[in-house]
Amino acid sequence: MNKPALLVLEDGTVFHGASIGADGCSVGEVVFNTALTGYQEILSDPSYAKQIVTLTYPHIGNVGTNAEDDESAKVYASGLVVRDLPQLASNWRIEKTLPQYLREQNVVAIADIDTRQLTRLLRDKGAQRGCIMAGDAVDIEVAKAAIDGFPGLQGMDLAKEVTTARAYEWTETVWKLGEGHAQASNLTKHVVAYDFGVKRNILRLLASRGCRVTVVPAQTPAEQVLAMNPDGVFLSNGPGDPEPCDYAIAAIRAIIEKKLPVFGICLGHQLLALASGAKTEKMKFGHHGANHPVQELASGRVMISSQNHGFAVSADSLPANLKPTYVSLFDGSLQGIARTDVPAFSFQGHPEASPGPHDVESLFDVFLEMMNQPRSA
Ligand SMILES: NC(=O)CC[C@H](N)C(=O)O
Repeated sequence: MNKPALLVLEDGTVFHGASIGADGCSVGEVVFNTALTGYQEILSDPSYAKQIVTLTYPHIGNVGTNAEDDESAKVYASGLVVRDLPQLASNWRIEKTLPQYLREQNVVAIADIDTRQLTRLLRDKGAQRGCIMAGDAVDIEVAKAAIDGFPGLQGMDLAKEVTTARAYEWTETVWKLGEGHAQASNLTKHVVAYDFGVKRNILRLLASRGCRVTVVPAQTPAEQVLAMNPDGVFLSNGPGDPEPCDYAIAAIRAIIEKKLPVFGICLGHQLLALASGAKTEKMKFGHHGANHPVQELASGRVMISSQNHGFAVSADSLPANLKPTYVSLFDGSLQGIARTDVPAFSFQGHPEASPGPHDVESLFDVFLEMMNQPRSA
């Protein structure tokens, strides 16, 4: 018999369910994700720090978890909300069940609640601060007090909290690409990747294209990166609000000035925009899923993308040297930008798609092509 659990929202709504994770109390911004698969990758995506993730797909946990599918060293989400945990978990790669995995990492999770009702509420009112309490001592008033102590994500710099403590080299590739994918001409490219909360599959996709990848902490000054003499600089995804990350914005500005090729994903995209003089804003409930259509403006081509963001670059804030390259077909919001004066571009969604469709993966090849161009003075 599962222990009781509660999900309490800042608007006072209370959901009663069953605990399928650790005992305890955890607060965060409650968001919903519409991906049908990939719960383990979602839970271990550092961009979900301080967020409680509701999965709209009703059966979660059916294939368990395994050591290979983590997108980082641990679960970063503050909690998990699901409709139903199937009684049986079965897969040829299973190592742990989802509840085992959650308990070992001390993550609270609630099942048996109406996630359709919750999702409609979040869609209508916007992402809510909330609290999951699980175990025998659940108490609505304690949960409400915990929510009052959580200020929300706006203004919160989490990149410097989740980043690596020290620089390291990344060498693991993606098996599906194999050796044949690495072009001989690319083998010498050295990419310095800023870790603002990087997902492993991004690093794999760079390494699979023959890049030597050096991952550096979020607060590494530009001079240190430039001293490594890289062929290109990558700006990773990450949690929290991009605006307070002034150290990263300053470093990106200095790197762009040197006309080094720069590619940013998600938080990295927002930081490139801020470094270029654009503005970012908090979205009502954000984009979280693996089925979001985006349109490439140059070709009109529509691609299905993986998404996870709660902030966005304001389309009406772009300076003259920043052009929009992609838009969301769900709400028209900006999904990609490129500098017109220097080789720097970025994408709001997740071309590394882990989980998600691989339609936009070719952006990694665009970055490679940029690094293969002769550098202008
Ligand atoms: N996945 C990400 O990099 C998310 C970026 C940022 N934290 C946002 O929510 O918009």
